[in-house]
Amino acid sequence: MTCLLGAIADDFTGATDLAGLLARSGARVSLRIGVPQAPPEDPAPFEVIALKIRTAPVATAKTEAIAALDWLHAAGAQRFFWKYCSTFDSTPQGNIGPVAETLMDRLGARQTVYCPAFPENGRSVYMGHLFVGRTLLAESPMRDHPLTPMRDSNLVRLLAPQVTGPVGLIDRLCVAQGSDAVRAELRKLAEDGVAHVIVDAVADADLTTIASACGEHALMTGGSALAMPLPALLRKDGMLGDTARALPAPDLRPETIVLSGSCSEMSNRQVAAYLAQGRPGLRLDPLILAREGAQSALDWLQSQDLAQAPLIYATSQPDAVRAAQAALGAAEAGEIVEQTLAACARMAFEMGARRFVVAGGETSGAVTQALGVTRLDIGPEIAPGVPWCYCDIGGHAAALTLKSGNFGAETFFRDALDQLERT
Ligand SMILES: Nc1ncnc2c1ncn2[C@@H]1O[C@H](COP(=O)(O)OP(=O)(O)O)[C@@H](O)[C@H]1O
Ligand SMILES: O=C(O)[C@@H](O)C(=O)COP(=O)(O)O
Repeated sequence: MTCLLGAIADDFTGATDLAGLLARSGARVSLRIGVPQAPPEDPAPFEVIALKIRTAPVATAKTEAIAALDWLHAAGAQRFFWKYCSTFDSTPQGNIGPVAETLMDRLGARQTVYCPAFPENGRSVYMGHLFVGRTLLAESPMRDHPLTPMRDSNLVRLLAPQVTGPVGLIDRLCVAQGSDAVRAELRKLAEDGVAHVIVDAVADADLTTIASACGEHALMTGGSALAMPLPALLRKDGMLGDTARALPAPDLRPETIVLSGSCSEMSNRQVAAYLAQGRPGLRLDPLILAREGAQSALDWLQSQDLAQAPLIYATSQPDAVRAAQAALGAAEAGEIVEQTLAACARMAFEMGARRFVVAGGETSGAVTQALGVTRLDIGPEIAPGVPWCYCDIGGHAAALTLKSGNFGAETFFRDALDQLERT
């Protein structure tokens, strides 16, 4: 089988989100952690490479994205997808725009679209403005994100400083007219030299319209939901068979660890709900970690019964995050927490944990890397955009779920454990 679509995700939760939505089609989806060392062998029709480049220096992000593109090309992909966050998480420098431009250069692509909409999770784009539910992005809790605070909701304005050349907009009025209208507008913009086009979408049907209109584009960029219509479109074109997907759940021991480094409003609620059930929990304080190191957290973990699925979390309210950042710097505070949670994951594995529930994109990157995971198979979805993933850790079957900070119901941690019991 050759690869039909090669996708590059800027973080690990985003990658499992994308892989999970593609897997809904029944097609085989393979998720690689980082660019594989070995050349492609028996590629899946949908290959997703997870990178940890959302907040990396621009040059690093570009280099890693190009390496991923080259691997996907070697796997046979002719079409590519650059996946970033449905809340357009980025800094004024990037990395959404710079990576898109680099990939376009490599592919000789004249134009690409940008659409982070994910209607099922309440993200919609209207007149170029990104909404989280009924709230504009910059008025949502994303304005307090520890690493990528989003203080503008206008995607044209957000993308403009990240790319060279003008940024265009195809608004909902055009999208509502169907894919021919969108295709015609894209052509018109291309003739005017507009290479970067934000496209509105408020419902899944809009995403199908956009994906159909971009059939000739070598590169599409967006949130996971924009890729969701692609398997059906490829099937319609006779390029993808009716592959039945039967992925048996591994037989896993009950030992579980729950790790949360996300400070989103939803993760705060999920942590509170889990603790309210009487589950054992340890709160990490970055200021204490900076002074004293991670040993006391590891000692606490060592004393736990992993069958009780204990929780270790740095999840905090915006005031506490600001205080830690003021004392340590935002990057340093984040790094200390990520490395501590990664060390806890490693120790939990050594204590017998084979089920890992992780909240937070950067956090998931650090934990997955610490566990030495290189490939994930996609299992059942716990919540929209959050599947269980199966993998091998040091020769042992294991299950991991990597939850985007904002995703999942308040009961997510419990939902995840229940879901695994049912499979
Ligand atoms: N109490 C805290 N103070 C400062 N930074 C924190 C704290 N807790 C977690 N962090 C950092 O905040 C970042 C959260 O990002 P991430 O894991 O991607 O979550 P999300 O999915 O919500 O974006 C991580 O780098 C994490 O280490
Ligand atoms: O698109 C999304 O919202 C997610 O797939 C995603 O990228 C989540 O990132 P984090 O919130 O940093 O986990």
